[in-house]
Amino acid sequence: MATTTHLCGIKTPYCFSKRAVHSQTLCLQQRLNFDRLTELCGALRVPAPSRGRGLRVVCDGSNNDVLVQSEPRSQGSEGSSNQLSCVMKFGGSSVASADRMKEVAELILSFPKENPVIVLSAMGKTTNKLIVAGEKATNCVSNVSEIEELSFVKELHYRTVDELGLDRSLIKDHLDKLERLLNGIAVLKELTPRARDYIVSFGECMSTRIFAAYLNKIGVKARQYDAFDIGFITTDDFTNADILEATYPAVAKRLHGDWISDPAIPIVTGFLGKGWRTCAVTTLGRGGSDLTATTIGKGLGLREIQVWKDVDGVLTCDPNIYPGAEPVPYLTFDEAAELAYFGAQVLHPQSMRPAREGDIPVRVKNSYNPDAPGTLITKSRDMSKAILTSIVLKRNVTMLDIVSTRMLGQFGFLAKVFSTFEDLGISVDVVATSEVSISLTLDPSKLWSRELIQQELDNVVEELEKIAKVNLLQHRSIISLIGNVQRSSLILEKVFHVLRTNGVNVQMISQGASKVNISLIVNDSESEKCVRALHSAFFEGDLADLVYMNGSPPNGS
Ligand SMILES: Nc1ncnc2c1ncn2[C@@H]1O[C@H](COP(=O)(O)OP(=O)(O)O)[C@@H](O)[C@H]1O
Ligand SMILES: N[C@@H](CC(=O)OP(=O)(O)O)C(=O)O
Repeated sequence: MATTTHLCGIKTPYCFSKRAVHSQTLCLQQRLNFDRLTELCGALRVPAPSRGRGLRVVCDGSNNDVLVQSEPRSQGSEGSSNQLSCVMKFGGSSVASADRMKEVAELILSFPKENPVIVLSAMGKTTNKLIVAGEKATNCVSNVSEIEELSFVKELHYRTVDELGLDRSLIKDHLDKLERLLNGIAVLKELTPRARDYIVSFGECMSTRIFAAYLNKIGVKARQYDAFDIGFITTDDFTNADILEATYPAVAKRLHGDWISDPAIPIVTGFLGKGWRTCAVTTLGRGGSDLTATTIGKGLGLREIQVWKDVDGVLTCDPNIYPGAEPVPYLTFDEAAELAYFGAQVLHPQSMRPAREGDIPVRVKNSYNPDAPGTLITKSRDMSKAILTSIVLKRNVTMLDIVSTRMLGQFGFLAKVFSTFEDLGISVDVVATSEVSISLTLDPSKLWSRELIQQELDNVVEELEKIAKVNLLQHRSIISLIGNVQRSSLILEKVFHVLRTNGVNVQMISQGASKVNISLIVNDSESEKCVRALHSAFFEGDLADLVYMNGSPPNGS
């Protein structure tokens, strides 16, 4: 007998089976309006099924209980048989070894009615190793074959190929070329961003070749694609390139065309593109395979984008800071984008843009625990009862306090300050202003090498000192509270209570225009403690009842 959860705050006579909703399957008695179902699932903090899955429920006439029962997938309930239906992206942790690749293959095959496009990252920590190998090559005195990271990458890939029963020739050319490239860098003693991107591209190029070959070996027709060869056109901002509009029709045409003429599961390299001027290989910023997946989803107008990770979805905070973080069942694109932008490693900062533009739902799932419902990200959700969704920490942020010397009016002052940042190509994250002063934080991702940091900061300060007194504060953290900013008074009341109790002084506070984010700036040294304290206050303490009033508490019924 399924347990039922009584809903509070929902005007309905229904009770709902939480376990049954998790199963997201069919039952053939009474149709429930999809929006109503979505609302009820929201109340239970479990993801609703996708529109079009025809989910039905049984009503118990005696007490109006509603029960959703399991039923096997029926023909045609998902993905039509002759169209590409969804994207499944698997991150480095999901394809870290031969065994993981086998499990991923099994996982894909457990959705026989789907015709997915598969996007893969490099195996495990390959990207990190390749970056270090490139850096070490610049200081290499003897042969690069002695670079430990290169040996690691070679050994990992050859071992994987062997364990999957594939031919080493599949990746030999890539590994030989990689070594020649590192030798070239050792001669030049310079690693340009362009060369760095080319080096790291070998990770995705090899993982996709191995995986496609494995699928073919087990009798599943698959075709490997390098993103830079199928229309992923980007800016030439090496290490952090942006996808250009021309990508969508080009990628759709190529993948769809090939699928129609000769159906085979497309296995596409994540993270990579081709610079539109240089025609060189570019990368989309760390974690950029998420963006590859959402770009393909939008380009092909697919039903759903799935990003498979090593966690049960987007969590209430970084599990490395607080292991008790809970999965967040629902997010809007705005919430997810804000969360990613402000540092939640789980999603690439730009990845929500194509999904939002194409209005394609994104599911964040755990490849190590596929039965967990994960997080469903959509255009809107019922925010009426939502308070706080997730807490995000961005460390090592630089903060500037800029006070006008009153040579300019307020209008001219703000304009001058922001044009200085534009001229120097520096992004600003969080801003708070008064009539004659501005406090702001600078985006650390734009300051990626140490020399550049100091030089750029010196330039900023020098420029701004022409019109203002400038105070530069380093080693700060941004704590972003993602949630319903319409309830900001309640959130702030609790936040300040928690921070005062913990003796933490907030140095700046800002409420985003997006209405989903309140940002606090604190010292780096206090930030993790703050996140833990806030997490326990919002998700485990008295307020948890309010935070969870949109549904049942995580472990209660
Ligand atoms: N709020 C959060 N929710 C979930 N995971 C988070 C969060 N913040 C940080 N993480 C970290 O992000 C990791 C998943 O992202 P990532 O490593 O990019 O996945 P993948 O490589 O599989 O695409 C998790 O293992 C977790 O440690
Ligand atoms: N391999 C790239 C791209 C990527 O998206 O990786 P992951 O999905 O493992 O975060 C990186 O490490 O940045």
